[in-house]
Amino acid sequence: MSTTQVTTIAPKVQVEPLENAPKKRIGIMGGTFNPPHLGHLIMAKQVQEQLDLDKVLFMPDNLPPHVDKKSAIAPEYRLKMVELSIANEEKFQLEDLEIKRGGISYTYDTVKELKELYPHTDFYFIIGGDMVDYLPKWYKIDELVHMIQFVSVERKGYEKKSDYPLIWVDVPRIDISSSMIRDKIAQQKSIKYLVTTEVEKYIKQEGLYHDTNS
Ligand SMILES: Nc1ncnc2c1ncn2[C@@H]1O[C@H](COP(=O)(O)OP(=O)(O)OP(=O)(O)O)[C@@H](O)[C@H]1O
Ligand SMILES: O=C(O)c1ccc[n+]([C@@H]2O[C@H](COP(=O)([O-])O)[C@@H](O)[C@H]2O)c1
Repeated sequence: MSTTQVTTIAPKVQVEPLENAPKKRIGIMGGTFNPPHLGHLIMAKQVQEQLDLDKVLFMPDNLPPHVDKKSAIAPEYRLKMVELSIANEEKFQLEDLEIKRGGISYTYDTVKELKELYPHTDFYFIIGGDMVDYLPKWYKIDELVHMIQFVSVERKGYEKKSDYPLIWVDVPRIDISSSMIRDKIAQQKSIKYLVTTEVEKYIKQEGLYHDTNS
């Protein structure tokens, strides 16, 4: 009759506590993406590389907090276009938590959720130079500036200054905007090279933005 012997092997490698490990560095590229364009992709890639970020989360908002941006097309279309735009970049990742949460997408609420999803992480929230003047009006901004690091890239027509702590990253200035693309489609002009080929095809296939009020 055989007897089973149980041997306990002491671990050879000492596991370091999490707080001693280097923190992850995650960029957040929040936007309405109505539609996403090459300006978004270029700025996110430049910031990711120059700040050595592990990845950048592309996060379409559900209802943007600006009053004048509430008429964006349905979130499902914007989510799909962002997914198509970032498919070929391994450091970019789609984050749909604002759309899943619904309601107005306040960044403060989002960052609280992200901090639970990604512990031991420093967050870098990427904004265009046009958003900088508007920062004082953001929901709970005085708390938010202690929770994340804002990073900005220059945008044509906007000054490079801020009352809040901000890292400015030099990026080739790309004068493309979602509103420019919507206008071009409404006027039946080409959007080739302003968005990715996949997004251009998707917009055609779904007949998006042809109505001048969209
Ligand atoms: N060409 C660009 N250069 C620098 N920042 C940009 C550029 N396009 C967008 N951004 C920034 O990207 C973020 C998301 O932008 P958003 O999705 O609202 O696109 P948009 O082109 O600004 O849209 P719209 O023309 O509808 O206002 C914002 O912080 C915005 O400032
Ligand atoms: O939280 C706020 O008060 C707030 C005010 C304005 C903009 N934001 C966020 O900034 C990002 C860019 O906004 P937008 O409208 O230019 O696409 C997007 O993620 C918004 O949710 C957030």
